[in-house]
Amino acid sequence: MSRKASDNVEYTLRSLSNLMGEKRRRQADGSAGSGAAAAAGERSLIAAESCSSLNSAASGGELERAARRQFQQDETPGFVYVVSVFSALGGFLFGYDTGVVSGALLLLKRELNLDALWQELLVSGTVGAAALSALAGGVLNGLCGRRPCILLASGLFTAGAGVLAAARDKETLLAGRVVVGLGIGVASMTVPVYIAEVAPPHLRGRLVTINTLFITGGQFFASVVDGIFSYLAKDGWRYMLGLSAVPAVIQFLGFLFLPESPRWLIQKGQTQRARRILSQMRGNQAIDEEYDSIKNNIEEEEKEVGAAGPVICRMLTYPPTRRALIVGCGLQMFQQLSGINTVMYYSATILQMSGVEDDRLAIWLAALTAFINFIFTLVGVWLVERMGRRKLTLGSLTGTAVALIILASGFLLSAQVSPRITLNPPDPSHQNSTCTKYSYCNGCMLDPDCGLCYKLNKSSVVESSCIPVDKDSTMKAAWGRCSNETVFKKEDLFWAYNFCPTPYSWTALLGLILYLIFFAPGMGPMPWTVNSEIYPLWARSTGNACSSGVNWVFNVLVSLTFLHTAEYLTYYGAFFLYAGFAALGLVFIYGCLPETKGKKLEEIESLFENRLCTCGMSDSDEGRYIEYIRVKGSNYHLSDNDASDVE
Ligand SMILES: O[C@H]1[C@H](O)[C@@H](O)[C@H](O)[C@@H](O)[C@H]1O
Repeated sequence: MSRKASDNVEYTLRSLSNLMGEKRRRQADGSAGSGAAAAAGERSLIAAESCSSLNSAASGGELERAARRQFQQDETPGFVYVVSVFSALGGFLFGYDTGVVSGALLLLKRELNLDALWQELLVSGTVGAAALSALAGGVLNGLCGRRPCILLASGLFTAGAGVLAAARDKETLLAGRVVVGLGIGVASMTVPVYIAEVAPPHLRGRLVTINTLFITGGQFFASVVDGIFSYLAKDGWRYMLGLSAVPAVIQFLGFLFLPESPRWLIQKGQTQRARRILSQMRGNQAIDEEYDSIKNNIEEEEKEVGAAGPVICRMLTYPPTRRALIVGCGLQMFQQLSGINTVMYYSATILQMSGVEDDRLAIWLAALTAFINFIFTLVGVWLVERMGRRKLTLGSLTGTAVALIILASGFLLSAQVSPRITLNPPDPSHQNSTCTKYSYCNGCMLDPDCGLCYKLNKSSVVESSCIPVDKDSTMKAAWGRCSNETVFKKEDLFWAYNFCPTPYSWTALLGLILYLIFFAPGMGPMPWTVNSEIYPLWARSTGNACSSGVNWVFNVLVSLTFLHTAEYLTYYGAFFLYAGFAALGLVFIYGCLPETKGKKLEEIESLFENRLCTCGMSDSDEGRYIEYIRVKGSNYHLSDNDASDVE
């Protein structure tokens, strides 16, 4: 142990599971014949450690608690928070740029005459570019470091915002959206890794989760901006799309002065710089131990895995990293397969089903949905270091699955009482439309070309007809009684596009709210947080690139297939399907996700030493207890990886 020597008394915190891990390794190294002796040795060691723990608890409990408090206060200088917040601006831009487009499209499609294909291109162009650049970001991160990647992402965000705000035609808009997407992809894989690498272990989960808080904050802010600028019929979209340049420039300027990740620097042999940055991040804590542990780990890894061949091949042939990759990608896949982005995207429809007639009100209520997502991500930030990643993810996904079942039941009940279509007025232009073939509102609502025009008698639907929707605005019919908004509202007529008036809408609304309450604290942030910590340093960039790529690919898949899924399976079928995926996700997470709370990044690899479906049970926090051992040194100091400290 190379910690600076000093003469006062120091206590070291050591987890029993670490000691056992060390001994297990030693045991495995020894011959089979010495197994019994080793086991006996281990039993006596455990007993001795338990006793020493009890003794120290009895004699110095208060002292140790004070030491721990003092340690944790000392350990976290404000600089770590500043660095984390500046990086998390990348998350904010990710949320803002993916969220703002729905409101901008409402205005754009009128001003630039965009057809459905172009609208689709402007949305998916960004997400597709994000998927590609997340994958490429792995190589960049490994070669150039985290800081240049964050600078690159904020540069791309700024350039994209400029192009979008100044665009004169749809082609330029698409180019701007692709540039922004490239920024999102790089930011989404780099920021969590960077924060995890600069954070002290006891705060790592919380600080990385702040990045997801910023994502949902960006989505909320985007929905408010959409609401405000939707009143500005001309050029409102320029402000919506261009505003993201402000946080992007702030992040760029900030990162000109912020440091590189010390772990990446050590890996590249820039040890002096790494030490300097590490001591800036750790305040008055001695950093020798952390520094040595990172350095030893890198050397050990190189010995164990070798340094030849592409990282992804080495990851796939080395069982612990292969398992970590499956867990990381699986988490990201199940996050998207639980349907978060369709639930968010269709929240306005769900709210309209619940009787919100006014379009502007629906826009503002959609902002409320984004706000619930944001606030409950904050609950996640609070819970992650209390409950740990595993319990939080399992609890969150269970609630999400139940909420999806309630949401689907709301749509099912509504479909069962779907109003009959009673009128079939002839099309004045004599064009054949599919809308006349539906006998119930349910079929009419699932056809993207049609909407229901009806009157209400008390609460029952009367005089209903299924009519083609206006090509420029889904707020009115293409012809007939519901084709002029101001006129039909005066005549007590209603127009329902994408939904049916139903007495069971409250069930869907309840499902929506419960969904966000459960999803946001766990399934929203944990896939990002866990991925930032489960890979060893040599595999971290590549692991995060792959898992972020999986997140974006499934994001596109789920959003692009939602309408078709709803057409074939109906809305309730689609949400039951997502509930099924969530249930599968639960089994996967229960079996495969180990607890990483409080562990050093360098220790986490050992959690994946067991067979994949047993990783979830290995070395979790349950049954693990903390022990203080008296060692030489200066202050009360936490240390957990060097047996030479023990007196
Ligand atoms: O973690 C985030 C968050 O939950 C967002 O709300 C969602 O839009 C993203 O797809 C997801 O990756």
